[in-house]
Amino acid sequence: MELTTILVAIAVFLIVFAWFRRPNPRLPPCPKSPLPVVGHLFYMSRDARPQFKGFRKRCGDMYSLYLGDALVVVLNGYELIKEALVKRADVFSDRPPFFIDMATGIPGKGVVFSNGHTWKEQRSVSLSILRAFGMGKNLLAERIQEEAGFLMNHLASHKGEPIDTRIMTNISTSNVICSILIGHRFEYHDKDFQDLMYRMGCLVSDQQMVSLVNFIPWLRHIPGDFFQAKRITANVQALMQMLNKFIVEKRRHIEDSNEVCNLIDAYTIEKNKKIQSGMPTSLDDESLMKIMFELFIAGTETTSTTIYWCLLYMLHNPNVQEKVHQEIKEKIGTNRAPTIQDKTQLVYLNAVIKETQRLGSIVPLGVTHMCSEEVTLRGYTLPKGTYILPSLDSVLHEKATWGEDASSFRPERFIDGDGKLLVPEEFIPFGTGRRVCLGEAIAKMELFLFLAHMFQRFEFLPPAPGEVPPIKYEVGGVLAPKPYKIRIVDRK
Ligand code: HEM
Repeated sequence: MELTTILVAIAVFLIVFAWFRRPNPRLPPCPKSPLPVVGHLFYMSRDARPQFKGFRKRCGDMYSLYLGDALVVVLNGYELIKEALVKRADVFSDRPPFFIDMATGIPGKGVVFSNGHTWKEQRSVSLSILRAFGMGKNLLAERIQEEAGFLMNHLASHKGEPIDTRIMTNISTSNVICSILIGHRFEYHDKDFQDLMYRMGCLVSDQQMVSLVNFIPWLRHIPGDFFQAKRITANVQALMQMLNKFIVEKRRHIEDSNEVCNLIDAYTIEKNKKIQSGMPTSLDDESLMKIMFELFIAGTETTSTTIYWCLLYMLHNPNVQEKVHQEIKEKIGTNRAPTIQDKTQLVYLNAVIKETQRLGSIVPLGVTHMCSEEVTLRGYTLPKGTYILPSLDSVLHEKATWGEDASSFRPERFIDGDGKLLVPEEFIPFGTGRRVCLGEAIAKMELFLFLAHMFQRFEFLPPAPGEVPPIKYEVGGVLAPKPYKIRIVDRK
């Protein structure tokens, strides 16, 4: 081809591109002009957090980005997020396609990535099963309590040597989910369990790279594995196989027993009931496997990372740590372990947990939503299929809500003048609207019980006197502190 023909072709392409991507007053503004094919992709830094704050300053609460072909609208501030996810939940509650969902081989099943009727049915069945476990005898609290006991022994065994607690709390939160799903916990050195933990860890840390493939699917075909798409697929497949093995083993068990003691039993019973009644249903074994996979992924790292943040904040605020310990000593004493019934009494600990979740903001951009049809929001017209990023960060760190010291750790902001817990509606670390976190109740129970046990028994100190690890984070599936070490001293 002649050079002139190539130049003309490029010029025509650029003119057509500029025409289609000219500023559209019906859409929220873009912070910069998008490039052909890649859109704003090359403008995005690895840690988009500070960048997104800058975009908000420049464009206001609502702005558009093009990631490849995908139109992504970022929503900032509580009122706007509420307007979309709560008041217009009928249009803003779908999910777009996610690479990790494709990698399971059964996309669109389960809860996190499904839409429409399937999502409604799967979510409501899962939620009612989890609720039933948290009622009466309270299977959930019992299992968390038991796991907290194991964690305490494990932490004590290090005898005050500087250690990184992350893997230990990860094992504990993962074991809680295992107990709920399959009815038993694993020993720390169990080979299957270690494999499960390793693969899950890889999946979480690989999310940052693969997130671009969510918006620009063809990136996964680039030779090599720059975006970790192949590694993710291999880990997802291995995890799904393990979960399927558990289901097959448990199904044999459920045939000779009516006792419902795990999610597999409860889901299978519900599925059989629906099939026998002749009602059309989306409940099937693939969806069960998918839900188990999702609860593992969504339920382990999130809670464990919050504990990791809390300990780091305690190193920076030793007076807060002492106040929490004194409250526990006063209200419960040190002769018995804290229980879930103690929760309402420990106001200061509850405030510390909330402040950790607010400032830590471990899911800063929420989980992506998608418009199920064309919709008008604040005068802009968002086409069907627009990706929506609700910036939880923008709400949890908003000075107008939390005060000028919004970037400081101050649990007292969650306590009113009468010493009662005060939770403003802007406290939304679990999201808001129809897609609000399914595991919120479990996470709250875990955070309370694990931390109450920890602060009752131990004092947490920097690895060496005066060497407090800095508050720095790394970006992955969740926003976590950079690895740090801590000394855990038994108060006994
Ligand atoms: C501190 C811990 C946790 C935090 C901060 C957290 C946060 C979130 C957020 C922000 C969302 C997205 C909401 C949206 O799409 O608007 C979400 C969804 C979800 N979370 Fe959590 N989560 C936590 C723990 C858990 C646990 C323990 C489980 C399960 C046992 C869980 C299961 C889920 C599921 C299944 C969804 C998807 C709900 C749906 O699409 O309908 N999460 N979570």
